[in-house]
Amino acid sequence: MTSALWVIIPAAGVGQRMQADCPKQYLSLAGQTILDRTIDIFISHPMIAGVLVGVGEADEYWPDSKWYQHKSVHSFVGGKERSDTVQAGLKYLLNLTGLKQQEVLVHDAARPLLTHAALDRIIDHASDQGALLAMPSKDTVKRQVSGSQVVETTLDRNTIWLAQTPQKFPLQTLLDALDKAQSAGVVITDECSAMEFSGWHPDLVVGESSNIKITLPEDLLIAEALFSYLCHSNTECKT
Ligand SMILES: Nc1ccn([C@@H]2O[C@H](COP(=O)(O)OP(=O)(O)OP(=O)(O)O)[C@@H](O)[C@H]2O)c(=O)n1
Ligand SMILES: C[C@](O)(CO)[C@H](O)COP(=O)(O)O
Repeated sequence: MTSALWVIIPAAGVGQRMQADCPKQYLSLAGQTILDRTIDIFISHPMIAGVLVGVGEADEYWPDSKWYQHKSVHSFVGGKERSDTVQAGLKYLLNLTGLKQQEVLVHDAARPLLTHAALDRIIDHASDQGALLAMPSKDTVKRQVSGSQVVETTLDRNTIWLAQTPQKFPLQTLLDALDKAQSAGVVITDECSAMEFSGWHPDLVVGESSNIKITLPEDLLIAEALFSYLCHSNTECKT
């Protein structure tokens, strides 16, 4: 039987590409902040032991969150890059529980439309190598010639997956992998890439096309539409 898991939510980014007046995780999505909606997904799931939120050092918005003083929600100060925030969260959790190889979930604050059905899939998926939600590519994917915007080749899309979160790994293994990748100067955009650098082959678990990462201004409009679609098409709706 799977035991309850902690989730780390990196929310220390500034959301530069969103070009908003505040960090994008504090923008409103159907009447609540993106971050509050994301935390809600986990707090309302029976297999979640607690939530660790990585916030920016000078974050003035977090104290206004409805989850700020919730007993199962802890916050810690994030770092310069997303991977620094995740590392800080892993160290905080290790300090809190002392359990080196407990499995831990990492989920972007900027993905507030994850459903419990998809969360169940990653929680229930057993693998020694870790696992992540991801979507098989629907599009034909081109690789450019390095340094110039011309096509080098077409990749076989049957082998291409687009990474999402949550991603799930044993705590100390992920911490070691992040340390190793950082020491080598490798750019780490998700936990899986750090694990890959250490030679692991995590499992791909089918995610959801609605589990988008809100990155650009138009993504907020798309997220509003998806939220309304999810509300009308199933019971997983928190208005
Ligand atoms: N130093 C950082 C950078 C990012 N994040 C978080 O990582 C997630 C995914 O990152 P992204 O969507 O790229 O957010 P930003 O880094 O804020 O966006 P941008 O690159 O446009 O500035 C977000 O929840 C973001 O808050 C973080 O915790 N710490
Ligand atoms: C972790 C992630 O959301 C998987 O798609 C993504 O890699 C985050 O990347 P970003 O560079 O922080 O946008």
